Amino acid sequence: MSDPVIFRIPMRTRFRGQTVREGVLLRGPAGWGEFSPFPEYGPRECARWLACAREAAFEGWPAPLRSRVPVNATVPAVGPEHAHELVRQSGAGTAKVKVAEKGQSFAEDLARVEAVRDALGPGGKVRVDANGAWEVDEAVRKLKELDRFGLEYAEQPCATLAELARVRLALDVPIAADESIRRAEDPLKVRAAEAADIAVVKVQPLGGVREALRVVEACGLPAVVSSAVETSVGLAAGLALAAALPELPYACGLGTLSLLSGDVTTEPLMPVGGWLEVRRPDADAVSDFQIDSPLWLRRMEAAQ
Ligand SMILES: O=C(O)CCC(=O)c1ccccc1C(=O)O
Ligand SMILES: [Mg+2]
Repeated sequence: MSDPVIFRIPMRTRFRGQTVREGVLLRGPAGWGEFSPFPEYGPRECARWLACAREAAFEGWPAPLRSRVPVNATVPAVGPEHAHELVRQSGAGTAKVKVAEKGQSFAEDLARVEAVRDALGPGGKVRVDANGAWEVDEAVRKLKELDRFGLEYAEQPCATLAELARVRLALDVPIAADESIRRAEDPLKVRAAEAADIAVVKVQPLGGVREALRVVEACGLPAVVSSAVETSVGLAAGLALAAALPELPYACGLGTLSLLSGDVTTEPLMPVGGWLEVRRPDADAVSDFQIDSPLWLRRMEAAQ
C-alpha cells in the first residue's frame, strides 16, 4: 500500500454546517478508498468508515447489476432562486431539499420547496430531509403543509424511531430513515419499530459495500443510496452499492459532487441528465488538494 493522502476541499455552499470537506485516500491493490468521517464522529463510528475505505482499496466490490444509476439533485438550505437554479442545472427529475435548518424559518422551507417544485414541473419528484429536527406534532403539521407541493417522501423528520413511527401513522407521506440507520448500533431496529417505509443507506458509516448490502437485505425496506458528500473516490463506493442492489426503485443521493469546489480526479463522477455512469475513477488529481495533517493520521489510527 502507498502512503495515505490527506485532502481538503472547500465546499461551494455550506452543507450540514460545514464549509470544507476533509479526509484520507488510501490506495491498495484494488484501487483507491476514501476515509472521511465527519468531525463529530468518534473512534467507534470511524471504524466502520475505515472498513469501507479498506474494502475499496484491498478487496474491491461485488459485480454491478446495472451500468447507470438515477440520482437526485441535492438542495442545501439556500434561498428559493438559488434552489431553483441548482435543480435546473442538475438536469435531474428528482430533488432532495434540506428543511428545518437551524436559524431558518418554516416560511423559508416552504419557499424553497415551492421553488424546487416549480423547477421540476409537475412530473418531477420532491423529497425533503429534516435531519431529525422536528417534534412529532410539528413534523405532522409541517409535512402536511409541504405536501401541497407534492412530496415523494420525508427523510428523518424526527430524531427517534418511536417518533418516526408516530409521524408515519399520522401521514400519507412515506417516511425514510437516515440517521436512524447511519448512527445506530443496530440498523435493523428500524424495521421492527415500523418506523419507516424506506432505508437511506450510506456506505462509509455502514462499513462498506458488502456490509451495506447485508443491512439492506436484513432491513427488508427499499433502499436509497446516499453519499456522505465525498470525493469521486468515496462516491464510487456508493455507486458500487447502488449498482449491486437487487432492486433500486428510487433515485439515489449520489449527485453531490457539485457541492464541492473541486475533485481528486480528472474524471469526476458528475451526473448527466440525472444519471451517473457506474465506473471507478482514479485519484489522479489528488495532489491539487493534498494537505499535511497529523490529526487525520491519528484519527485513522484511532479508528480500530
Ligand atoms: O441524499 C442526498 O441527496 C445527499 C446526501 C445528504 O443529504 C447527506 C450528506 C451528508 C450527510 C448527511 C446527509 C443527509 O442525508 O442528511
Ligand atoms: Mg438525511
